[in-house]
Amino acid sequence: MIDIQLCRLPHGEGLPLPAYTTPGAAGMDVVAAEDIDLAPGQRHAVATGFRLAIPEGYEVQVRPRSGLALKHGVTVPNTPGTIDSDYRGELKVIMINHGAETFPVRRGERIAQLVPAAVTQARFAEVADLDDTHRGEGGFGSTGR
Ligand SMILES: O=c1ccn([C@H]2C[C@H](O)[C@@H](COP(=O)(O)OP(=O)(O)OP(=O)(O)O)O2)c(=O)[nH]1
Ligand SMILES: [Mg+2]
Repeated sequence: MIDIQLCRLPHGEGLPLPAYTTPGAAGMDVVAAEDIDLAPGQRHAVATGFRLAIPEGYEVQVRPRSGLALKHGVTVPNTPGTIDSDYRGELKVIMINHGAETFPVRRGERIAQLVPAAVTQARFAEVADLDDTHRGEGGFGSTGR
């Protein structure tokens, strides 16, 4: 369990903070801070009404809710969305409607889930060649269907 500072924006007043719905949940459900009717094919960066200061060494991933995806074709096209530890703007949830019907996003309704995760930063060490392996350059289905 880590602590993440959260700062509400004026349009986020009165909304529940992201929260685990069950004790073993991996994701904290996050609610919309605005109303938007998503037409078929439309996408929108939905306001959440808060900003975060994520501790260095962590990120927050934004993931879709499977119920919205299955029942309405509404999902997060950039999943998992990346919230950087140095980002101080409003957290937004990019949503897209792949369904056939207009989907009403309503303020206060759960639209996605947030998963905090540890991040390992790396640096690339450029070399002239790489070691041989069993797989070699095979990929993209090289082992069969
Ligand atoms: O679903 C998302 C994804 C990103 N962001 C914010 C936080 C993140 O730290 C920042 C940048 O995201 P990303 O690196 O994925 O986008 P980019 O297209 O590379 O933009 P930038 O050039 O600002 O890094 O935008 C969100 O609010 N929601
Ligand atoms: Mg970026």
